[in-house]
Amino acid sequence: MTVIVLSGPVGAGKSSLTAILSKYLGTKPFYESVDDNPVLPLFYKDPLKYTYLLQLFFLNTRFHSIKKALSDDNNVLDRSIYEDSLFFHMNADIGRANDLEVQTYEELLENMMKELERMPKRHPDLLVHINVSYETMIRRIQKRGRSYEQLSFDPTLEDYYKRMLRYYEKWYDDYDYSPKMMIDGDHYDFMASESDRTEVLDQITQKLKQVGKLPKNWQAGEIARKAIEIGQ
Ligand SMILES: Nc1ncnc2c1ncn2[C@@H]1O[C@H](COP(=O)(O)OP(=O)(O)OP(=O)(O)O)[C@@H](O)[C@H]1O
Repeated sequence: MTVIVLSGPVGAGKSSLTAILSKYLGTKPFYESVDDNPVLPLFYKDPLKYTYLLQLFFLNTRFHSIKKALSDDNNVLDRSIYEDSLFFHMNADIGRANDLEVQTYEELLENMMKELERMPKRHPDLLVHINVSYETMIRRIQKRGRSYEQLSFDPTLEDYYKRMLRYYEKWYDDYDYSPKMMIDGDHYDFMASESDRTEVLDQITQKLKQVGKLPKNWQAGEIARKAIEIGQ
């Protein structure tokens, strides 16, 4: 059983790469709840009021999917639980959560992580991080077009997104729950370009081989070729 998690800031392309990679490897994709998330639009409208609720919502849904993924078959998850704390602390640092909320969140997360220790598999086998610059991030956010994520909706989002990129740099450096690798999301457009897609999938396959986690029986056959041709 091989569990891969994707990581990266808003708009990095995690969901797209999850779709492509899971098709390529013939494994199951797990997506976080975004477009059907009832709290997300409320949060962007009034972050001060909804930060805590949103973070609890994400933590809860993530916990559900992780429990499934870690006891199931081969899987690819489009975001790791380890990033939830990044989002929470980033928002707390700009005054959107009080000390008691921070403490309660920390305790809840610790409790959940202890539960996960009991799973057949405790951590993912590989973290694939998509690194993007601010310019790429904004371009993709615009292209995707969720209204509440646009700078035109709230100009202070520029600072928020730039801060997020800084937090992610440290977060990735510190991450040590599993082997990890970084994809250059500025250089490779795995959504639009077939050759970029081939290159990125090749990099991931090499890394999986290196850590001895390429799913058993997988070979670069017809299914894998189709995933490259079609994309997500
Ligand atoms: N704890 C959290 N975990 C995930 N997303 C969060 C969290 N807190 C806030 N968000 C918000 O949820 C939304 C979804 O995140 P994101 O855009 O990274 O997901 P995605 O659509 O899967 O991304 P990608 O473009 O990389 O596929 C963003 O607007 C983000 O700001």
